[in-house]
Amino acid sequence: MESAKSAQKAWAKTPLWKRAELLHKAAAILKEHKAPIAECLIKEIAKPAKDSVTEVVRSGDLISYTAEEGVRILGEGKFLVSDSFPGNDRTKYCLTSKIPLGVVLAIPPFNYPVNLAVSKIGPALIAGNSLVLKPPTQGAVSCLHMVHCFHLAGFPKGLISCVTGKGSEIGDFLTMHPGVNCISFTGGDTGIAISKKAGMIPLQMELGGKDACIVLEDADLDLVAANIIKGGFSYSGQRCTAIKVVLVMESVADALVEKVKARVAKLRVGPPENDCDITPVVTESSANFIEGLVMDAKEKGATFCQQYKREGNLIWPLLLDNVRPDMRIAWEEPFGPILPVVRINSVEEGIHHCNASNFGLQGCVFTKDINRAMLISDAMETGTVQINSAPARGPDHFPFQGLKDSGIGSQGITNSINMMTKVKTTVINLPSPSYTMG
Ligand SMILES: NC(=O)C1=CN([C@@H]2O[C@H](COP(=O)(O)OP(=O)(O)OC[C@H]3O[C@@H](n4cnc5c(N)ncnc54)[C@H](OP(=O)(O)O)[C@@H]3O)[C@@H](O)[C@H]2O)C=CC1
Ligand SMILES: O=C(O)[C@H](O)COP(=O)(O)O
Repeated sequence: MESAKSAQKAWAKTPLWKRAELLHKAAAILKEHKAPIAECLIKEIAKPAKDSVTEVVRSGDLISYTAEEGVRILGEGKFLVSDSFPGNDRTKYCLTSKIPLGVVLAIPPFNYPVNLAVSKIGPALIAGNSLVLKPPTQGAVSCLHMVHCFHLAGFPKGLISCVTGKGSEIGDFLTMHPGVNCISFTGGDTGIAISKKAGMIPLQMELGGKDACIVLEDADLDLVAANIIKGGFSYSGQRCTAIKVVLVMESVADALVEKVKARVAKLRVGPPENDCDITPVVTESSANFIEGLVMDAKEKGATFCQQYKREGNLIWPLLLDNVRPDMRIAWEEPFGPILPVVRINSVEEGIHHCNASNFGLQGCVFTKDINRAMLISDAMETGTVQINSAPARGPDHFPFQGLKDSGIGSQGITNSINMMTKVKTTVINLPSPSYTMG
């Protein structure tokens, strides 16, 4: 923390273009090393091979975009004159600029250890902050290699530190440390606890979700089925933005379930090295939790579209039809390859289910009627609504935010840069009013 603090003081005096230059360098080095870092992701978090490479490449692009966006956003300030407010002459010139916060503590989750780390590191650095990264325990080795790329690029010593250790053991020390000036966290309910313990510092929290997919009668069901597979089952459902409940109009439910079933049957289940679609979930306790949700749904009478199958941490994809509100799976986030289908009789019923959740991350609606889609989007209490596509955080420059228990603040490159700065103003007071003449 001490070296982060002193390194930051010098870094804040480094010209913006130089900060951007180093970020571009780090991005290039990261991309050059995509193969070994992806290899770590495969081994540490069982992410399918192709997705692991994509995560690293996407992260390099994110860093470069942050450098470009940062020089523009931070290169501009504001100039205000006093006579725009009633009762004032033009005797005051107000200059505003964005200045760094100090030391940013970044805590990403296991599912995108590299990408969700750089989405915090890039904005923090371009804005003149130093950074302490607490990587997820599963994903820590990938993060160490990623941070090494920043060091190879030539960032000053002490500016970026990576502190490994279990969150349950070192988390409080870091999040309650008086030297921390901002926390950017992505993960589960832990974020709610952190926000209660942290001091009076800016917080960026991206937490869990129960993203609903509302399907209307006029939807293109092949498009919906393809998006349900991509949205519900990619990385075995271990994405905050995964579709976690399908709310489909009864009149098209049979047809949709048949189409999704046919596609589930084609998913390849197995090791990440073979680039299988469904790979083992991250821990045994996650697999046990998922199984608990499945057993609860079984006892309460959900229709199993496939047989439930588990070998260790590997759980076969499962679509549960006729899920009712009394089942845990209707509300809880499995973070696994299990997808519930709730049949609805009106759009209002679907919106009500979506809004009754304590989460409000993203949602999606499928219909050919754009006017209806807009009304539904406005009624859904979520940070983002996707029309005719599955929820997604990317592209990484889009704003990304959750309502209710899904978070505080907004991410995305531009919003993160702004969030990791504060406004400083200098007011020039003139002895008499002065108006610039043309
Ligand atoms: N909204 C979003 O953008 C996203 C949300 N998520 C959500 O995250 C959850 C799954 O991710 P998961 O990694 O298991 O989430 P966790 O909340 O368990 O962990 C997230 C990070 O917090 C750390 N941590 C754990 N305990 C503490 C503590 N007391 N103080 C400080 N840090 C701590 C973890 O470290 P360690 O690994 O050592 O425990 C990890 O680095 C899901 O609920 C998912 O929806 C996931 C991705 C994106
Ligand atoms: O943590 C997550 O699940 C990610 O933020 C999701 O990112 P994606 O929607 O771009 O895959």
